[in-house]
Amino acid sequence: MASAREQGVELVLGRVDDRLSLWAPGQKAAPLCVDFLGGRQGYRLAADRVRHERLIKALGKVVNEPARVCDLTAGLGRDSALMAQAGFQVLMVEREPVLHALLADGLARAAGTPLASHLTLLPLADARDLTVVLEGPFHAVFLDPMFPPRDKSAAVKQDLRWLQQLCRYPDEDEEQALLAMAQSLDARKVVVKRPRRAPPLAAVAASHSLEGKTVRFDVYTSPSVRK
Ligand SMILES: C[S@@+](CC[C@H](N)C(=O)[O-])C[C@H]1O[C@@H](n2cnc3c(N)ncnc32)[C@H](O)[C@@H]1O
Repeated sequence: MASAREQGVELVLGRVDDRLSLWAPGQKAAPLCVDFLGGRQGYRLAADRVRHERLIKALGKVVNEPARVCDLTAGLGRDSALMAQAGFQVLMVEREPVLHALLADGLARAAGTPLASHLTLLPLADARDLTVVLEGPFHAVFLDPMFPPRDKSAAVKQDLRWLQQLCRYPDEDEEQALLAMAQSLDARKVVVKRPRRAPPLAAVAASHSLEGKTVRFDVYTSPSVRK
């Protein structure tokens, strides 16, 4: 039988060391899986480090509402894990079936840990269809939609390259719909992760931003968002 590569299959989903993983046949890059318990992201999750993460600072303090966050673009669950480790109950939404399967597998392997008890993955769905399902109140809604790299020649990290193969970039209408949906939920704020120099999501200016070396967190507190 011809290999996946010979058949023109660019990425393969399968089990490696009992982890659901994604890899490119014939390439040296290590298979990609969701590992909530360690892996490359492990050190960022250390309890004393996580509060220094810009994302956690952008979420700010919880006042009276429950410490719940809704991550509408869960991807590989890395930002969700940071928020969970910071003490938030995180509801994850993902629409891409391969990424959803990787997340579900990562969560199953982490079952019984304090981190996993803070993470809930909703069934595969497009966030824009979930207004009725996502009942607040939430402290925040988090968005990290795909954004095309500015410099096409720049060395993009392997994980991101595979993500780019699986997920499409949102057009302006989709960006608008996603932001509007996020702002319609019962939450104190909407936090949007963007590359540092990218325009704001759907060209809507944020209330304020927290800038890092490569990424920026735009925070929206609008009249439609609960004060
Ligand atoms: C840049 S990745 C997010 C990475 C994520 N923050 C992490 O830490 O791994 C964007 C993800 O959002 C998902 N996505 C984009 N629009 C969506 C929508 N309307 N509903 C659900 N998922 C969506 C994409 O499928 C993709 O997995």
